Amino acid sequence: MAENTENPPVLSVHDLKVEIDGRQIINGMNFEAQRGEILGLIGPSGSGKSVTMRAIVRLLPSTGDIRILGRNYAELDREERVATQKKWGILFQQGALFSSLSVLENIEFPMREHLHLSPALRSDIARLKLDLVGLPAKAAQLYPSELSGGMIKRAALARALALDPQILFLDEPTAGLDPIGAGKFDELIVTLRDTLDLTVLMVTHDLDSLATACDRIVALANGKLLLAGTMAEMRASTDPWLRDYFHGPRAHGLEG
Ligand SMILES: Nc1ncnc2c1ncn2[C@@H]1O[C@H](COP(=O)(O)OP(=O)(O)OP(=O)(O)O)[C@@H](O)[C@H]1O
Repeated sequence: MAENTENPPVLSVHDLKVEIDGRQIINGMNFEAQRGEILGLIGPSGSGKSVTMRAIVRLLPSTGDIRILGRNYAELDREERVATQKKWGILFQQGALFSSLSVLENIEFPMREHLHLSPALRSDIARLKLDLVGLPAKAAQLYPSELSGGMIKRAALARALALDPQILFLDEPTAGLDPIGAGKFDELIVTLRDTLDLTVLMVTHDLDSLATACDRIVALANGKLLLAGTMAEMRASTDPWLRDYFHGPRAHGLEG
């Protein structure tokens, strides 16, 4: 792989392979994300989009070359790995908030783990994150069970931003939201990217998100890269799955 050491991609994945219970889920996946890009990761259901994301953030064992900000994670020592982990924030499917913690405590959680801050400062920063994602101050004391689906996503996003990451990993961020809520969430992601200089990898099935929020799209099929490119390039592809996906009945809003 050609390397641009002065301005490396924020994320590069080369020949990623993931095997689970003897089954090869990912079998040589390649893609890159440049700084400031919002990258959509698509593929058939069960094709391994979430597995790819989980492998990148080392929640699943894998082989291949994964570089974060130009550094190969496998070659980092323990201290450097912890430092790298602080550079990414993750929003899991369904938010994955801790149900026994308030929203504020959820946002404070990564700070407790990684930073030595006074409780007052930690709380102040968590409240700033709450504001950043458009949640009202009074949401701080609520518990996940008291939140709407859209509020859960925003609270989980605030937690993902707790350590001021450079890369955001979002797993189906708009799933389960109504179209208006989903559209607002996409707008929020774009605004955060613009204001916080984030690079975003977003697993999604949402064609509107792909059209409005994503700069480029990476399509995964059969454990490998099918195509990486812009929406226009995806729509021009003659691959049968991509053709169905981008020109099927649900894609009518994208025509023209
Ligand atoms: N922890 C696990 N144990 C066993 N199999 C797993 C595990 N995680 C994922 N898989 C399998 O890996 C494959 C890919 O799963 P993954 O969740 O990455 O798909 P996906 O592309 O994100 O699908 P969807 O769009 O439906 O969310 C599936 O067959 C799934 O059953």
